[in-house]
Amino acid sequence: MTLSRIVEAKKAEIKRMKAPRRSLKEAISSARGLAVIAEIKKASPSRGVIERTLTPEARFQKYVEGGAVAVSVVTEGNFFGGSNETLRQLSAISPVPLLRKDFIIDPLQLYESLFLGADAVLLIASLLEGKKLSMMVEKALELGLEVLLEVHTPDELKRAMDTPARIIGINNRNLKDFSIDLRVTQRMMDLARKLENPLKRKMVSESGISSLEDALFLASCGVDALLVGTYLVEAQDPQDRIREIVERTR
Ligand SMILES: O=P(O)(O)OC[C@@H](O)[C@@H](O)c1c[nH]c2ccccc12
Repeated sequence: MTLSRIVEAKKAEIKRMKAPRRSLKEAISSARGLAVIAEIKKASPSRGVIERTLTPEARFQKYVEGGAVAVSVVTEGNFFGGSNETLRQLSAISPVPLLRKDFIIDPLQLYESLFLGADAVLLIASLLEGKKLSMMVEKALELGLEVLLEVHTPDELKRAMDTPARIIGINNRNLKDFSIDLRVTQRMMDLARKLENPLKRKMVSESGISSLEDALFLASCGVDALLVGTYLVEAQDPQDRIREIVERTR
């Protein structure tokens, strides 16, 4: 046994950790209609337990079947009932990019995300003050992780535009009181186009999407993608809801 054979075997092992697939940015760009990023979570602080029917694997299959371009896996355990293990398992088989959804505040969690097989991570601007925001975005990109950078206020959007993040998420939910307002997306898209013209980043509207009408409204605001959780998790046949959104926004 030579050292080079051991190294070759190790390389193959690392490669097998993750099924081959494209990047989140590519997946959003090549969507037929509005790109749908479908979320897997068992519970949420505002709603309590929401998953009542499917295992994460079964739900995942239905999301892909329905045409979700990517899947968001919430790994936070105490408030959302998520687990790192679910992400690791899905990463081994997923044909679509996986976003790790957690509360990432330390570089150590970026390494952890990589090791769990995430393709992209959610970073929340309001949790990363001052220079820490750019530092974390740069660190993630350096490691080969894509970043969905979440904002909720004009000030956060300005800060986000000063980082190299290529995908920006506009959260319609105010994380302080959990209230939802889809017009946040409308206002922030107007501002985004003023700050960067033409807009070079992919824009995602997140949270509170609970009907086809909501999706159509957000499409009219000019976003590239929707991140949808509860509306899909509540459905036993989420593939139909995804298909409907994709078909009606083509
Ligand atoms: O279930 P909803 O309302 O469709 O939301 C999904 C997703 O946007 C939401 O889980 C989310 C977006 N950003 C967050 C930050 C923390 C916790 C949760 C979130």
